Amino acid sequence: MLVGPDGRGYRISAPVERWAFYCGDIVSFFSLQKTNGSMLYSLLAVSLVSIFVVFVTSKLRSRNRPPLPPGPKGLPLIGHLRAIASDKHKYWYQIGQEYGPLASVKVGHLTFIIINSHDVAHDLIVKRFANYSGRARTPFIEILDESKDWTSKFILTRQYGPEYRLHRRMLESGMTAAYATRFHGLMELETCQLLNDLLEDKDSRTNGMNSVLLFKHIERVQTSFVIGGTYGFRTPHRLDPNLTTIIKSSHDSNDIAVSQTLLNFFPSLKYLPKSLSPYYKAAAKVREYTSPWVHGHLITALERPGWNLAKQSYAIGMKEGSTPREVEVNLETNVYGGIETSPRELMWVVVAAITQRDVVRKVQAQLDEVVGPNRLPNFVDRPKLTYVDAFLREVMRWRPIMADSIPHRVEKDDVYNGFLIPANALIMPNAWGINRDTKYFGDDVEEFIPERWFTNRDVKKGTLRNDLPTPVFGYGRRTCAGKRIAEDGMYMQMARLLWAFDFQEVDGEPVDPTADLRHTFTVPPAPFKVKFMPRRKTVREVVTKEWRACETDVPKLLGEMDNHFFDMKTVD
Ligand code: HEM
Repeated sequence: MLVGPDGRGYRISAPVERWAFYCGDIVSFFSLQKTNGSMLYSLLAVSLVSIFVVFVTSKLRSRNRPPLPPGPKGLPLIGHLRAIASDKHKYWYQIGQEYGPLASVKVGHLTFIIINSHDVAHDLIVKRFANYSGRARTPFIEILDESKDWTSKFILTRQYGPEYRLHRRMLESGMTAAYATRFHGLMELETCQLLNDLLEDKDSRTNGMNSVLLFKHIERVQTSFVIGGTYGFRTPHRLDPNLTTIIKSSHDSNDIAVSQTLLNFFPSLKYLPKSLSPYYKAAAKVREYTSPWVHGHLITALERPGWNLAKQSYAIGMKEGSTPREVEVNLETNVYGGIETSPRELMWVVVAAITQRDVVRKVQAQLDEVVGPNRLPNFVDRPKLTYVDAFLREVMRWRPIMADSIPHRVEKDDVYNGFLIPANALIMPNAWGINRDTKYFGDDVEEFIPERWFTNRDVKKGTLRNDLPTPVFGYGRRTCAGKRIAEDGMYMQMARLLWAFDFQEVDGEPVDPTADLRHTFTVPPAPFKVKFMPRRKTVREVVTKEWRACETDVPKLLGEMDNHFFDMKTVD
């Protein structure tokens, strides 16, 4: 029994709810088959009856229920397709301005609950986590990881429950604050190489570097330290086959999974005969080059000396009833999580470094004061480089790479502030909108002001604020498992890039900080060009000296294995 805005109790029939949820699917499934003659007529009849049933049940249902949160109406059955366009994060923000911080839209048979306020996201996803931590069903990932309906093994798409919690802990235990520091040596090594590689590209000082090439440099850095910490080896060259295969697997799995809109909306398409199914063919193609490394890197990681995340995950998994295959897939998703996100956010850091000149001067002044000209910044300097961290946080607020976050699925009907949040609705804590929540960030939300991350906006006397929302990493139990690794890695890359270079526009090719381009879950900047100008004559000398002195032995950088994690328990 739920309580509606009028204070009355409402009963909701779960079987009717579920039936209506799948009816749209049945309709589309039949309408997509290649048919002829009388078969076609029977299917048309089934479709029409189903449409009618959906219509009547939804009318009956809505009579006895509290209302959905307000929102724009769409076409009958199809719903409001504008709400899933590539710039949806901006459109959802507009919806928030018009309908309030909790809004809803229908697309096909799915209900999207759009949240543009930190308080609402916190009330629902954090406080009521047990009901708000499911995931949308992703049939393509089920095909890819060879799992049954609703039982994907990818951590990102696993349904919430004891198995999810175990697999989450297998990763998280090695990426918490205590363990994330094990990645620091690798981060320092890879960013030192980054500076060296950029300095060797003389053309980037005269004609500028295309952001596509810059992205490949940064992606190498990120991939190398994520797989370094995970499996215990590094990938120093952009064309290293280990690196290119992992990056290709990551891009392809994401691209294909996200582009299967039809399959995701109508999961019954999963049951097309395998020989005819484009989905099975696409999945088999990706698996062909993905499975060998996913399996092989785990095996070699277990044999390597010292600590690595794979060993730790495997030890916990084997002790608590997981299987080697599940451990492999769990690690694979984590690697993808690390590759697909931070490098793209760093491209926004570069756009900010080009377009926010006055702010960059303040970052560089602090770097010069704390670090000076004769060495590179490192992790030990971080407590004093507060403006560097504030700059990074402001980039993630201003241009969040996960602009609309990853949807959470509601398990059971719920009511919030008098509005129905129906079972199976997809909850969207819209990072773009929450980052513009004036209650937390003030009225100047469109401006780039790192000072807002200090108490009283005072860089000298204030301290860095940890009480402001960071929705780019999501909410609740499913918040980004690699947040700490992401923040540390981006800090190191950003601090060193800004210590070494002035980022300049190429003549006649201005960089537009509002130009973006959706890429699956992420919204990186549109392509641009940038010149890297060393800030001093001695930059080259310092980088070469530090680069030569770098420790490159990965097990040494990661440290010894310890047994502390065996004592940790899954938290409910
Ligand atoms: C700028 C960098 C990053 C951003 C913005 C980001 C953002 C996100 C978001 C929004 C989610 C979904 C949260 C939710 O559902 O509430 C997520 C999940 C996840 N992220 Fe990240 N991420 C980043 C970097 C990383 C890194 C470096 C790793 C690992 C090395 C990682 C691993 C994961 C994993 C494993 C999940 C799945 C969590 C789950 O469903 O339980 N992420 N991330």
